[in-house]
Amino acid sequence: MKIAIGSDHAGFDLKESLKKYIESMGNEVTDFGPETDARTDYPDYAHPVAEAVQKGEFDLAVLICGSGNGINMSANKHQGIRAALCWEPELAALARQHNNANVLSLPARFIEEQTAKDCVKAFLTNEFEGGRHAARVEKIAPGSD
Ligand SMILES: O=C[C@H](O)[C@H](O)[C@H](O)COP(=O)(O)O
Repeated sequence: MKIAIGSDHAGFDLKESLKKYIESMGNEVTDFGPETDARTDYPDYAHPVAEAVQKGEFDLAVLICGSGNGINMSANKHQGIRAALCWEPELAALARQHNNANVLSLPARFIEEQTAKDCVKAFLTNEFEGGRHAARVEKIAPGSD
């Protein structure tokens, strides 16, 4: 799969680690930055990632900031983006299975590295189940897909 990844300064170290992990799973990863852990603003990275997913350039994306909230809120401003803030693997799996989430948001300051990897694995290896969930997802933002 083609995966986009981005963060702010608080998520930089985890981004670097997850980038390698996602590649090791056989995916192609595009890093939208930042390139260092210098202080920066999460919307500057969330919006380009969300726009690229929206355009269909990527299958899924991972965004990381300190709490996960800022980067998640920014991504969810975009039509067709369903970003899910997750901190344990079962949430990440459900975000795909029930909500057809296309962006995984992670809270770097509140999650262990291994748990973050487990969340990523769950997010990338689970599929939307459709069925009873399909009409509900359509009701989130009618006509946005
Ligand atoms: O939702 C926002 C994120 O948690 C940011 O990573 C956080 O606000 C950055 O805080 P600071 O500028 O104090 O490192």
